[in-house]
Amino acid sequence: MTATTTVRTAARVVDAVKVYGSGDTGVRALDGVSVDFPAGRFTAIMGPSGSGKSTLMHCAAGLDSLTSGAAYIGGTDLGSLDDRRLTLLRRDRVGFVFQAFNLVPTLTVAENITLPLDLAGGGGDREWVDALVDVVGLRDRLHHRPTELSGGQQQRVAVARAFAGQPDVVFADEPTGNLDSRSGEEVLGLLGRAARQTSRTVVMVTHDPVAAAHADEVVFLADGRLVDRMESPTADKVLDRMKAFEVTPRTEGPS
Ligand SMILES: Nc1ncnc2c1ncn2[C@@H]1O[C@H](COP(=O)(O)OP(=O)(O)OP(=O)(O)O)[C@@H](O)[C@H]1O
Repeated sequence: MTATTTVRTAARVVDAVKVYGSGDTGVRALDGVSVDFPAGRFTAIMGPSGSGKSTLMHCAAGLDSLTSGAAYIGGTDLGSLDDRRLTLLRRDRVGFVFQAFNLVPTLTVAENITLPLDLAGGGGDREWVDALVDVVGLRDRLHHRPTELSGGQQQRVAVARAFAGQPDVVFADEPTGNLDSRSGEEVLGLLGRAARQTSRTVVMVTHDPVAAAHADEVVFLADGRLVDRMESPTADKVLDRMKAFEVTPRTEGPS
């Protein structure tokens, strides 16, 4: 008997074009990108500044709309949803981790983690949340406020919050941008562990090769296009690939 494995796709964009503005001043931030983010994997999006990383993440997550092409979470075409259904999809099926943590200062750690579940009006799966508290190592901080925590601890709360609703996919935008390298390493290790231990999908935007090396795969953007993918990345291999972008000859500017 032949074993066949079907790789499920948690999120994908097809022929994605995003133009900001119009006419002469229009910026083509995404220029026909097709990429899939396989379920249960940790994928990093890398590329030079202005290459379209954040735009890709925002469009794939339903935070922004495409000019043309399509974005899917699971089998759902985001372009087919009205604003209300899109908001519900983001709440119920997508988790977010941002550079700025975005915790609610008046709530405890425990309340911050369960906030998405409480906003959704249901209790969610309390056993899942309880297990997450151990994954992120915050059991002894549950009744503290965010201001009583270090930056790394605050980001760990944000990671737990992002996974609390058992989302199809967690999007992280420069999650270590505000952290020192040690706390950053902890949060990246945690994102990887949370993805693998819970079989969830993580998509992370980063400009840092060391951060990208924590992912299972790196996709590279340049000038709004997908230019490469790398399995089992190391920081050195990612850095080498990024250096190739820097030596790309430019057609404008002083010679
Ligand atoms: N709201 C906007 N209005 C106009 N142009 C925008 C807007 N957002 C992004 N852009 C432009 O789109 C292009 C891609 O931007 P994007 O932020 O996606 O790149 P990035 O790779 O995430 O960059 P960085 O690493 O610097 O954050 C850039 O040229 C940027 O100036």
